[in-house]
Amino acid sequence: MNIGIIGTGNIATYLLEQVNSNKMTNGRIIAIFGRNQQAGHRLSEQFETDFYTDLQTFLKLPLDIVVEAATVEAAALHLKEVVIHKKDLVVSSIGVFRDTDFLEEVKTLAESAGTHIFLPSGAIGGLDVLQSAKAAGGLERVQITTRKSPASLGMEADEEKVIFEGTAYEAVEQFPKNVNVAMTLALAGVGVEKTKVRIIVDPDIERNTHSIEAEGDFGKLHLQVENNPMPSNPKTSLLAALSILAVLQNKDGALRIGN
Ligand SMILES: NC(=O)C1=CN([C@@H]2O[C@H](COP(=O)(O)OP(=O)(O)OC[C@H]3O[C@@H](n4cnc5c(N)ncnc54)[C@H](O)[C@@H]3O)[C@@H](O)[C@H]2O)C=CC1
Ligand SMILES: O=C([O-])CC(=O)C(=O)O
Repeated sequence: MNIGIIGTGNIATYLLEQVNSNKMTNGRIIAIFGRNQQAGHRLSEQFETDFYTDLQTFLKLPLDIVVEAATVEAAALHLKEVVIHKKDLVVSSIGVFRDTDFLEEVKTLAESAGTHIFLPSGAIGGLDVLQSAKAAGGLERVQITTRKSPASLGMEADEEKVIFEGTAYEAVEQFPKNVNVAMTLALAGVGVEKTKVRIIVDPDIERNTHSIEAEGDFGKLHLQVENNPMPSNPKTSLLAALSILAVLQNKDGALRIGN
């Protein structure tokens, strides 16, 4: 499997380490695309991969799958092109899909190209429960509380404080680098307007903690993940990068686990 990555940051570097150096999948990252020339050339040399700053040239390569690991803005600019070039796609900046018309457009393009779009579970879990719970329409309520350190939220704070309460749509709009998970939850569950989000800054916490509650005909879900942040970008949890690696490992397997 030939893998391409959009982005040259924290998740991209982690995947290069795990895939190209540690051989944790049966594929190889043959190319990366980005804007940061310095980072791109450094990664290219360190992990024996090619670096491109031109998207069209990157997408002409024989890539089987492209992993977006950049930003919501970059995802909005580039995702459609990836699918038009008939590549499977893994999206990290899932907040881009708060624009549900954009999601429908990318999905329709993938259907006509015969390709697949993977939305990894990222820094949370429980998406299997939500999708099962709504299979016959009986999922009623979904809520996520995200608790992060000031460093992870990129702000100063001396004491614990609720800094946001609202819908997943508003959360992703205001904190595009911090609550992609809210968008993933919304897509798996009851949508961007009905999914409730609370964000708490907590100077006494080191782990990025996401607590999910859901209720419906199935019963109730309570799930809490306490994620170690990644050293090179404390906004991002290690679990988010691991979930992309797991997508790459499981993509072509005959056995599927969980709905
Ligand atoms: N789905 C989830 O659960 C999670 C998603 N994320 C998201 O994953 C994405 C990547 O995360 P990290 O690697 O930690 O971020 P990072 O900030 O370390 O790296 C982002 C990279 O994107 C590059 N970039 C920015 N604009 C670009 C453009 N127009 N074209 C190409 N490259 C561009 C930057 O140069 C940088 O190399 C972020 O959007 C982050 O919010 C992070 C954690 C959890
Ligand atoms: O990594 C995390 O804990 C969550 C995160 O940043 C996001 O969802 O954007």
